[in-house]
Amino acid sequence: MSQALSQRLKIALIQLAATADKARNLSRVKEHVLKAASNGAQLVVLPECFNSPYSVAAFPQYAESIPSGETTKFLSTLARETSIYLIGGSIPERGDDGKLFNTSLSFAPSGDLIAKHRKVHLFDIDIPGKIRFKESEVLTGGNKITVFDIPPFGKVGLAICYDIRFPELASVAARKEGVFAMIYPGAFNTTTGPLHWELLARARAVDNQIYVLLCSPARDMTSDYHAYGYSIAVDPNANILTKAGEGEEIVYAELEPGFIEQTRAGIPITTQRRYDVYPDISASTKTSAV
Ligand SMILES: NC(=O)CCC(=O)C(=O)O
Repeated sequence: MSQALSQRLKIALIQLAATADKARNLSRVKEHVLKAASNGAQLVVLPECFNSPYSVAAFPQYAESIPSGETTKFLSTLARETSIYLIGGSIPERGDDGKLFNTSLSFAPSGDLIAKHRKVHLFDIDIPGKIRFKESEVLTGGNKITVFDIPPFGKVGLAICYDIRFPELASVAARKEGVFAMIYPGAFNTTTGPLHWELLARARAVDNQIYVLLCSPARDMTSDYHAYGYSIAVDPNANILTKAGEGEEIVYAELEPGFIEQTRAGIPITTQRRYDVYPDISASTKTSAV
């Protein structure tokens, strides 16, 4: 199913320099979101783990309950005060059963919580001499594909960082739900970032002929985890609309009505699929917003 983006949408990606000081992080988020909204952004994206360090040791320390925790309330109020869609990066979540998750919350301009995504694919890698990271030492993976409506623009899909390496999530969201964009708060690093960050953004865009937004923390070489930076927005033809550098900044882009249809009319892969040769995974996969 395909769905036109019904109006031009101005987005902002906030490449925040997240620190170990949660109060400072939240106050910087507020400053940046107010600025982005005053510059006309209608949808603002924060990075993965914007209110804590990105580290296995930090997850239990910073974890909050949802929706009763401080950050949920903070994001809801900020979305309402600025009248924007706020895609709240991710935070460590302590679930009712005590399990920890890497969770992204999205809010409508009314302040209502409209989506909750728990990172499905945990970032467990070991590249000798470069980087070892095992989210699964403390986190549990989510179990759903997240899609939600942002009227009057249409539907978007949301996943977190390492989830981008698994193309099925984006394909199901695009084919089954007709999302016009996939949004990935993410914190790649200085080893895998140069290899795959931009490539994956452009790959998911060209696979599905949709917009793709990736929002990273700023790089901080004094912290244990060296986030890559280079937050990026890509159009359905895999052209780069905007790209940050390594430091703290806000970048903006406009998503255009009709560009998805135009792209698909020119290169009609959406109507040329051969489900007699391979299965349509989107047919049997469930999606939800919360
Ligand atoms: N935070 C993450 O999931 C990092 C993913 C990453 O760096 C990758 O290479 O994939």
